[in-house]
Amino acid sequence: MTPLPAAEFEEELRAIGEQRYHHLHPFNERMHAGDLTEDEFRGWVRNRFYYQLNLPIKDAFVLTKLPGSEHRRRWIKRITDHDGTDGAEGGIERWVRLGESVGLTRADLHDDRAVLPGVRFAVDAYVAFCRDRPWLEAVASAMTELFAPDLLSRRITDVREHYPWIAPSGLEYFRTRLTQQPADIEHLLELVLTHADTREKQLACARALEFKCDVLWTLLDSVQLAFGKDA
Ligand SMILES: O=C(O)c1cc(C(=O)O)c2c(n1)C(=O)C(=O)c1cc(C(=O)O)[nH]c1-2
Repeated sequence: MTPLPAAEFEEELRAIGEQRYHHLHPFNERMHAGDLTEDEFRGWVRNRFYYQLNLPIKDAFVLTKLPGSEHRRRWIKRITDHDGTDGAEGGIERWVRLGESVGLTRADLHDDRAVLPGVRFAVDAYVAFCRDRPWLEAVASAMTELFAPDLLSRRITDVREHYPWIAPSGLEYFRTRLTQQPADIEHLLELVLTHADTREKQLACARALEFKCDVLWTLLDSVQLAFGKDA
């Protein structure tokens, strides 16, 4: 089938984010409204850590499948952004600092038994998707990042305003992501818009993005269920 022109395909992908990205999740809306208890905030930070730990792992699976060294050279940054390098701290370490700023120790964060079952299922499904599916779909599933910068900017402002008990230094993870994300987004768009050269491939990319929105949504569902005020 003839593919949509790139601009229309991009619109189709962006529409998925507008309808299904986790910025719309009730738990997230409550975070921005200043409505989360300390326990709920900690529960989110604790469980999101499992997602953070798995990002470089899924990116390593994708790396093995990318077409050529030029793309691998650009993609490998995603791994070091999270794992760090000899000289520079990575996102996982910055997330530990976020954890510490909400009262969690490094040991709490790394305690595997504390990961909620729904969070584990969702994150493991994301890693398996990136390991098992064609690289184009695995790359498309990361395109939730297109919608992250707006959310992260709002998160920094609203968390500072509504949760004064969290030290501002804890939010460094999100500030750093705002500087890292533009290059990632550019690469994701370039790969997906160029290589989805049939309508079938475009639809597979759209489904991959929907799947990933469901991963993020399920994470918040699980946290809400376990730590929500009414839990
Ligand atoms: O805090 C967020 O709302 C949020 C969302 C997402 C996302 O949309 O998947 C990512 C991140 N943060 C993030 O920090 C990050 O490094 C990241 C990598 C990826 C990915 O799928 O490769 N998503 C995200």
